[in-house]
Amino acid sequence: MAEGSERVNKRFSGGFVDEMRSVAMKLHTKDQAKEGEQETQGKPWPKWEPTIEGYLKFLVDSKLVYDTLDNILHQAHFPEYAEFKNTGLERAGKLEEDLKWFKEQGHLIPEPLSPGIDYSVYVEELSKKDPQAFICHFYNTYFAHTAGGRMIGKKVASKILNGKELEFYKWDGDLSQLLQNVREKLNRVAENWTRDEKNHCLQETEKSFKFNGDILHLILA
Ligand code: HEM
Repeated sequence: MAEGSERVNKRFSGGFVDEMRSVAMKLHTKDQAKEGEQETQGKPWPKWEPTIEGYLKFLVDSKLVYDTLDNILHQAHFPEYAEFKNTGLERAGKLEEDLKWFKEQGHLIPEPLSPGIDYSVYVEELSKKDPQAFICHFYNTYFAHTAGGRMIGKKVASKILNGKELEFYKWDGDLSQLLQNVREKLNRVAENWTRDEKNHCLQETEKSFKFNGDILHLILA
């Protein structure tokens, strides 16, 4: 119990990120997370029955989205994006290694599908005109993967990969420190936002959930 609450407390930052997290947690279903408030529709996630084919679709679409996010941060249409380059949370390179491994095992790597393509097109467009909304997607996509994403990865690995831990779930360095550094940057960037801009950022969370949820559901395809 003490260990659990210590872990949860580490996810608080004392700034705007706490608001982002709180909105995100409420959008979880009750079976996904203790703080979730939504009713479960369809199968509760612990009962998911993944397939390798579906999981590969999920990994390919995730790679497309992480590549897109990285490109946006490097192009830095808005100066604040540059803050989030090379945070150590990047996932595209790790996913490339995993997909190479699957190929070596004789699996066919699929082309990206509409969940990943649609999300990439959406964030790319958004990033050029709406930094607050874009940063909401940056936060949710990267942080979700370190929380529920990791739990799902473990479950899938034990069900269909003989427990093999993919590179997607490994970070170079101490993950909680990497996350804390990014929280501090997010808090600093948001200090320059008006209350309306902050609310606008928070309102985008639902879209991030919808897009990321569609990509997660590929695991079952
Ligand atoms: C089956 C799907 C999902 C499950 C089982 C799940 C589970 C969880 C759990 C258990 C936590 C709390 C971790 C902790 O505080 O220790 C969490 C945090 C979080 N989740 Fe999810 N989640 C899912 C989907 C999503 C989606 C689709 C998004 C949006 C993109 C999302 C965004 C987040 C965020 C932003 C956090 C906070 C992370 C942090 O505080 O560092 N989750 N999730």
